[in-house]
Amino acid sequence: MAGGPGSGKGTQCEKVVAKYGYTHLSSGDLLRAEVASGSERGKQLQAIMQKGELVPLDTVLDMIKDAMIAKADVSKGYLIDGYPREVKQGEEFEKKIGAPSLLLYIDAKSETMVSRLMKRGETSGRADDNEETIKKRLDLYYKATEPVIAFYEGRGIVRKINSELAVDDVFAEVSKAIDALK
Ligand SMILES: Nc1ccn([C@@H]2O[C@H](COP(=O)(O)OP(=O)(O)OP(=O)(O)O)[C@@H](O)[C@H]2O)c(=O)n1
Ligand SMILES: Nc1nc2c(ncn2[C@@H]2O[C@H](COP(=O)(O)OP(=O)(O)O)[C@@H](O)[C@H]2O)c(=O)[nH]1
Ligand SMILES: [Mg+2]
Repeated sequence: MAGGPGSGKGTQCEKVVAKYGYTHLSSGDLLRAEVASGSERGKQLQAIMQKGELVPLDTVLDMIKDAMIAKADVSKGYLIDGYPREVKQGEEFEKKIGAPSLLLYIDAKSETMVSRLMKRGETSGRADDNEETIKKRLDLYYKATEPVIAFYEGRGIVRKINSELAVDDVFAEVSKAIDALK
């Protein structure tokens, strides 16, 4: 699942997991767990994330791979949230893990994303939910991550979902896209 910061990926992923039972892997959550562990690596990650920059490709890919392997024998399929963030990440993922069968592109206007993130920041406690970092995350999203969508469009696996709607209406569209896989 791809989409800008605050577009609603986390919200939709939770609903997909509840309905379809896929294994949810959020690269952002994996990174935040490493930060929370207080490890040396976590401290370096924290500094990068606070600036709204991207963590080195191999670090994120290794974390995703380990998390996938840990669930391999019980998983009905994987739902990967917030990855790849740049075309190179997508290419490396395919080399080391495999090709995805669907890219759900959760699309919201930048003003919508900013206002959702500012609101989330009131309670999330996330170091990157502040005005300055949100702006950087959005810029980087348009520069590095949107090209990822074009890359997968070339493969015909992108389903674009309008996430300006209410959560349940967005989810109805997400469900249709997943059901069409079967
Ligand atoms: N593949 C990834 C995923 C995340 N990050 C880092 O982790 C931060 C938070 O990622 P994530 O939780 O996915 O955040 P967003 O998509 O920006 O927002 P959200 O939680 O709102 O999805 C990013 O800004 C970035 O610094 C990264 O470098 N590489
Ligand atoms: N109105 C509205 N708000 C939403 C929707 N999806 C998410 N939100 C809110 O927007 C914020 C960001 O959502 P989140 O799922 O964390 O987005 P992510 O950054 O893409 O993972 C949260 O505070 C959600 O409650 C939606 O479809 N409609
Ligand atoms: Mg999220």
